[in-house]
Amino acid sequence: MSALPLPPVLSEAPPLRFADTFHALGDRFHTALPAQGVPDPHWVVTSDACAADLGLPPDWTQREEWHALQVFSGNAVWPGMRTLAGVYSGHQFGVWAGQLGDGRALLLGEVDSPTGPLEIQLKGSGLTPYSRMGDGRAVLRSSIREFLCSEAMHALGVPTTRALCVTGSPLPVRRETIETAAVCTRVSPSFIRFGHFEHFTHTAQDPDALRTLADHVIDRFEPQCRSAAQPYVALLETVARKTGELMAHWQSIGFCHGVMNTDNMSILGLTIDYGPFGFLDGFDPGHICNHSDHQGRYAYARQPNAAFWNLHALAQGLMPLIDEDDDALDALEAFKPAFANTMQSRMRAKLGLRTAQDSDPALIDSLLKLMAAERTDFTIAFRRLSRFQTADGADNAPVRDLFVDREAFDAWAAQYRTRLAAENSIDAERALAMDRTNPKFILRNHLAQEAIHKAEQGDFSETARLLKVLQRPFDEQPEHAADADFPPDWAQHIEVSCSS
Ligand SMILES: Nc1ncnc2c1ncn2[C@@H]1O[C@H](COP(=O)(O)OP(=O)(O)OP(=O)(O)O)[C@@H](O)[C@H]1O
Ligand SMILES: [Mg+2]
Repeated sequence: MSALPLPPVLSEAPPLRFADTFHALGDRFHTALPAQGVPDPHWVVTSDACAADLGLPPDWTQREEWHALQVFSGNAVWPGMRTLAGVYSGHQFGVWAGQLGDGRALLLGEVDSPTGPLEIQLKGSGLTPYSRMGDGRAVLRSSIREFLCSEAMHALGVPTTRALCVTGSPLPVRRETIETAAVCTRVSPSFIRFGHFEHFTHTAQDPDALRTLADHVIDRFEPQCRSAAQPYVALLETVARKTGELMAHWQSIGFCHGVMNTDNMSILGLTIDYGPFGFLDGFDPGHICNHSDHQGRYAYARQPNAAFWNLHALAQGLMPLIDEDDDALDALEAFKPAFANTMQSRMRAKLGLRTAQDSDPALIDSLLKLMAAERTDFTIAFRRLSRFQTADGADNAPVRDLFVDREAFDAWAAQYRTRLAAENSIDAERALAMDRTNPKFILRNHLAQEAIHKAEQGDFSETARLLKVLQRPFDEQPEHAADADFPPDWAQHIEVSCSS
């Protein structure tokens, strides 16, 4: 890496209060260095919602004296920002990969925001000591995908890292073809991953640093663990529970992550690293969204198992802090009820059921089996089910006609009708409730692809439009009905490039 001029520290900055807790852990955890930045940056897209959560005023991009465009391209910093790249390790596709780290991400700083502590991180801002064979860059295509999906998932109520903005640059970046560079600014209470803990146990073999890191996570994010008999066991149990809940969120909206390596698993149970992700179109439990996942390790239906496997890797990483293997194993068990209970309650909500009955799992299962047999569109089917009418002889054609085997659907619908009657369900009330849980709009690959196609020609209007639609995924938005329609035939053939 050649020596780079330090980016200027700007004299004027928005009134953000920067904290220093991760930086203060010391240089066993990170390398302080500036971003490489990009030439001639331009705005691609910004999220007003994320900016507001961070405490930025609404005109944050227009205040010329703040030079926000330069800051979020890695070309300047605001006072109080301390840029650094963190070190972590991890298991990739079940195999120990050794040291990894922020190879193209850079922490700008931690903000004490109105919504709590939030870190700001650039992705694609150039080489770091952890770049290995990579170029430290991200391309426009992958940055738009990460940006849109982060904000879409947040609006869907799924725990996730957020995205503040994407900036673009004419800087060429070599992938399968020559593309252009972009920087995606992400926002999260923390970007600490399972792999951070694995790093200090298996790579650095530094139990003191491991304890410091665990204490940092407990003190800043999970203080209730401190009063437990064994705080580190309590931390593991908390992560297991949150990860179980996260998996239920993913499964219930048909989200496939694609790269569930332990370096992409958040210690706070957030969705992190939007790469070759995809939402289910037709319901296929075996769907693999990552074309380099040849074994289907991270296929849709396997995601909860993959998460549980990853939690075992985390437990191994925490073992130097835990006396008994059995305590760690017991803590991991928290994953199972967290996943099962959240899944059951989310699926009941998707069917508009207010109460719980023993027969519900079978009712849910038989619908999913029917959908799997016909590859019924996951999102459209549940959204249309919101309009299900219980009256005898009611015409439920919008949902019924999604199934070729109408008789099979009718048989299921008869059970559903009986179940709804058992809790005196009222059609109109149920429809309203179901519309708040079954999204109309998700980021289908072809929608992202259209936005990217225009953006690559310098037109960012489709990216901005799509962001606005996805920020209200449960609203009807009839003017954007086409975005909720079946994917066109050509969309089945989109290959999402894994080189991001
Ligand atoms: N273009 C690149 N240059 C340098 N390092 C890279 C590049 N792409 C990936 N890496 C590094 O390879 C490892 C695994 O990559 P992975 O695709 O999971 O992460 P990522 O998408 O770069 O980042 P994140 O997990 O922060 O979203 C990480 O250490 C990552 O920093
Ligand atoms: Mg990653």
